[in-house]
Amino acid sequence: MSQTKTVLVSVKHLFFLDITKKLKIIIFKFFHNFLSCPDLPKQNGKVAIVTGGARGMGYEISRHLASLDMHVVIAGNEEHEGLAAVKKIREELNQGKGAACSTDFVISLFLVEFMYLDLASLTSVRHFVQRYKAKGLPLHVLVNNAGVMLVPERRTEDGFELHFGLNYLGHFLLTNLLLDVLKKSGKPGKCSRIVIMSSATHYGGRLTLDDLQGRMCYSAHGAYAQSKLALLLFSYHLQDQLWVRGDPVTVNAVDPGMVDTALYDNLSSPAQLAKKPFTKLLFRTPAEGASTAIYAAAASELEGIGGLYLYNGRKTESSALSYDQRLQTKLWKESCALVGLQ
Ligand SMILES: NC(=O)c1ccc[n+]([C@@H]2O[C@H](COP(=O)([O-])OP(=O)(O)OC[C@H]3O[C@@H](n4cnc5c(N)ncnc54)[C@H](O)[C@@H]3O)[C@@H](O)[C@H]2O)c1
Repeated sequence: MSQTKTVLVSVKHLFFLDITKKLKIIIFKFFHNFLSCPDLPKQNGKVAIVTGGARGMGYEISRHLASLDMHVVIAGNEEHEGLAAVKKIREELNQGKGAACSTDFVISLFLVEFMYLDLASLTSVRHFVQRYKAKGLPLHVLVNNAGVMLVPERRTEDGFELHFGLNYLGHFLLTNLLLDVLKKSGKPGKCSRIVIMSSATHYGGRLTLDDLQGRMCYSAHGAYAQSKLALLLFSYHLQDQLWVRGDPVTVNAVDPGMVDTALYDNLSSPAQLAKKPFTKLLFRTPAEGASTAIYAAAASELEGIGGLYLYNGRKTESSALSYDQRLQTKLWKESCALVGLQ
């Protein structure tokens, strides 16, 4: 009797495993159909900054761009992690090239570097830009990737709500201060590119202009969604301004999908437990999640194309609110005032 039971249990187990496998294939085939980048052209002589490039998707973006021979600056607030990421990427690149040729070795040593940047501090953003400009490097790609999610109510050094201050305002100032270098580095037919990491959570986002800092009613989820909506409003408005002036810079926003990274560390313990069994099935790996941002940064077919919201490597509609030009202008003006830009 017990033997029959055991056999039945293992058959059931096998059957279940099989279904899980099949399900995974179906889900990945139909919904996750942009899990790896197509072949991208080499980017010799180009320079990229990737914020939060030390781990998660930022690391994968940095690694991939460096493998295309781009000089990559990982900009982040965790120096130890940043330097470790630089070392890992350099080792991988040198191994890939076999370090057979001594000049290859020397070039790849300089392909990736770390620079300190705390996006939760406007002073740090200004210092970063000063140090970057002092290097005299051009800038062809800026990937605004860094972010935090679901952090309990907290303020940045300058007193802004953390999600709004770090995810959005820090990147708003960084981008504006780097615009002159981006414009100078691009030319018609070879535009510089700004890639902005948004999220599907923006669809539920509201922008309360009277209470951007969430002082009246705070919700960590609402604050994250607001910051990702603000990034979209910013990216569309910036692209319009650049086009009006004929500047050779494009701006595209990206939704990477659900990706298994440290971003979820602030989930409550029950939510972490509930997420665990579905992670492998429903979440992308950081490399898979990074693929649309890498595509936006380097694909030839996106040359000169901006103002898009990309998901799974394709143009998608973002929320109706994100296209509201009056709201975009109001947010832009308010943001300039908040960060002290003319
Ligand atoms: N993981 C997902 O499911 C998902 C979904 C949609 C959008 N995103 C967005 O993708 C981006 C990358 O997130 P991830 O999932 O790789 O998470 P992650 O936590 O692995 O990476 C976040 C990065 O931001 C950096 N960062 C945090 N605070 C910073 C600060 N003050 N100054 C500078 N850098 C700072 C971290 O050091 C880290 O490198 C984020 O903007 C996130 O909102 C993620």
